[in-house]
Amino acid sequence: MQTIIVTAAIIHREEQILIAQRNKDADHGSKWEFPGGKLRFSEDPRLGLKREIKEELDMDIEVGDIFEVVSHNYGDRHILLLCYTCHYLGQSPKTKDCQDFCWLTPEEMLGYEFTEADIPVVEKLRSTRNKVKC
Ligand SMILES: Nc1nc2c([nH]c(=O)n2[C@H]2C[C@H](O)[C@@H](COP(=O)(O)OP(=O)(O)OP(=O)(O)O)O2)c(=O)[nH]1
Repeated sequence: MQTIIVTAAIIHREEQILIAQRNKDADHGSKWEFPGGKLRFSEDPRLGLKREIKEELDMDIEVGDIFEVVSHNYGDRHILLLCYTCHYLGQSPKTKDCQDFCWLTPEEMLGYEFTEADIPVVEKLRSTRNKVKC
């Protein structure tokens, strides 16, 4: 089975975090996720994440420390999801390569259907929300 390295951004704007809805025709179509994407061969993860956020939301971000690493087996593929705490620089996101986006508190994320690999990340955000520095 193939292992894919994926980077994802936990972009903080005060109490809220930006999430994106995957395109309908993508794998895990219409599910919610932390924006990001596959790392290219030999690419630096932080630079890869900045590239993906520009492609997906037409936005620049500052990538900070690693927040969580998730190893998840989807059956046909294994993903290693590198989630970084990111800093919002004030630009409005656009739906360039996603269906929709929204800013939510970790509590509000419970009402959204995330990709399976993201569930422990949402849990960690909920349990650490008062400790995370933005
Ligand atoms: N970006 C992102 N992908 C995630 C998350 N959780 C999760 O399981 N994934 C999975 C879904 C996909 O199988 C894979 C990422 O692929 P992608 O399709 O978003 O990546 P990409 O933009 O580089 O894709 P491509 O169209 O260029 O091939 O990781 C997440 O929080 N963010």
